[in-house]
Amino acid sequence: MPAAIRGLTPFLRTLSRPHTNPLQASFRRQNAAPFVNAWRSYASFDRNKTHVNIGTIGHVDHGKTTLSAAITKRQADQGLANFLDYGSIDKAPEERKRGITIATAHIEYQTEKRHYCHVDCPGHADYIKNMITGAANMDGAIIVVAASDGQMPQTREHLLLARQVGVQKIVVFVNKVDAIDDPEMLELVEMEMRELLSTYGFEGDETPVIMGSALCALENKRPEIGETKIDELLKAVDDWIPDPQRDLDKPFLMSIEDVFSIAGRGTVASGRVERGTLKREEEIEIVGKGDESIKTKVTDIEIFKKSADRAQAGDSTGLLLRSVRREDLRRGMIVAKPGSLKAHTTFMLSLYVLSKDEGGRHKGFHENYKPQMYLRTADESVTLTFPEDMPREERKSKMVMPGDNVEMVAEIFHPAPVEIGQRVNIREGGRTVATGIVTRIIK
Ligand SMILES: Nc1nc2c(ncn2[C@@H]2O[C@H](COP(=O)(O)OP(=O)(O)OP(=O)(O)O)[C@@H](O)[C@H]2O)c(=O)[nH]1
Ligand SMILES: [Mg+2]
Repeated sequence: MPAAIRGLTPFLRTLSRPHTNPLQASFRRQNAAPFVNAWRSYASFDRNKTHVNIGTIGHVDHGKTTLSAAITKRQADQGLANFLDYGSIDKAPEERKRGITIATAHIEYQTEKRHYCHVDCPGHADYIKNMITGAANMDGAIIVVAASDGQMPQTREHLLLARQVGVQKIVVFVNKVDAIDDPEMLELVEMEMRELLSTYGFEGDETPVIMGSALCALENKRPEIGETKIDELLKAVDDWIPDPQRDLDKPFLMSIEDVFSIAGRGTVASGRVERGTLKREEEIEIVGKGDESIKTKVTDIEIFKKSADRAQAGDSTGLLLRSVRREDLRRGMIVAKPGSLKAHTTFMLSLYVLSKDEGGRHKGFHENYKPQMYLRTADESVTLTFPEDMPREERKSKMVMPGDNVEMVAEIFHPAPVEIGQRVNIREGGRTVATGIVTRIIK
């Protein structure tokens, strides 16, 4: 546990900017424009294949972007993608100048079996935040490791972070095989990768490891290590990364990340659907932060830059809402099936309090501590106390220290939809002080 938490430090640090959750903020920047453009194109989103979110992670310069381009090339040959060359993935001027990925790029392609949204992540240590944003939505990942270097610091860090944000399955692509003459070297890289996967809780022995050259595939050279290996890789991705289990049958729920208006059409709320399914023209209820709820209809839905007839768990989507003013909506409100949400004020949390080295507090705190709590996309003032069964004397004197694991009762002023198993972040004065999980609802 401590090692895992230590590895999370860069991530947790990024959380400590006031009033922004980096995952959401950067998601927002990247995604607002496509929503607006979507309704201009009037294309419709086709859902006849299972949709899976994946992407490339791994150390800087190991070949993630080259591999991403090579995949689109190979799939384009079969009519399953539009070919994106290297320069249209790393397209920002600074990316081109420095020859590294900075922002994540979203790439769409298909196999015979599935439809993929692929996020090409940056490997450079300075852009870990963007990597986490990308990985947070992945159902599985391809970790790219250059045979010429073997595993490097961000190979390890990315694996750990992927684990922390909930990625369950990994496929390994050992790249730059064209530059290696010694087969023993390749065996060693594979063995070390399997060990590393096991260290971070992935199934190291069973994980598919494909060895090839993304550059050869991209440049139509040596097909036995080029395009053949891209086919093998995608086969492994199709087979090893399971169909994501989405909560499609539960009542619809989306926490609003951003709100904007589209001239002539109305107000759009965007976010990632947590569960359930929503059809166009369906009734919904918008519940938020103690305000009265708004009942309305969804008049249009946008996914992957196209208009869609439904949104479902796992989709990043924009919902066009009937007769709702932009000012009526705020980030943190929840769009849900009418009557499906129960709001609560008091619940038990199992907390990990960050140490000083992890960017947390330097000193401990007592009962009745009042920081901010981040729930889904909302933030609320919270009062933390010890569980009632703790003797009075002990409650008074007990101090929670940085680095502790502790059970505490959280009480918020405005009732909010809270559920067992939900993750929360606790922050104070612009820094993350604790992370936790809801273990019991009290009131
Ligand atoms: N020899 C060889 N070079 C490769 C191969 N794949 C990629 N490269 C080269 O490695 C360098 C880095 O490739 P990128 O695809 O930009 O690496 P990256 O992992 O996306 O890098 P960041 O996104 O900045 O972390 C480029 O010069 C590529 O041409 C390969 O299979 N063989
Ligand atoms: Mg790259």
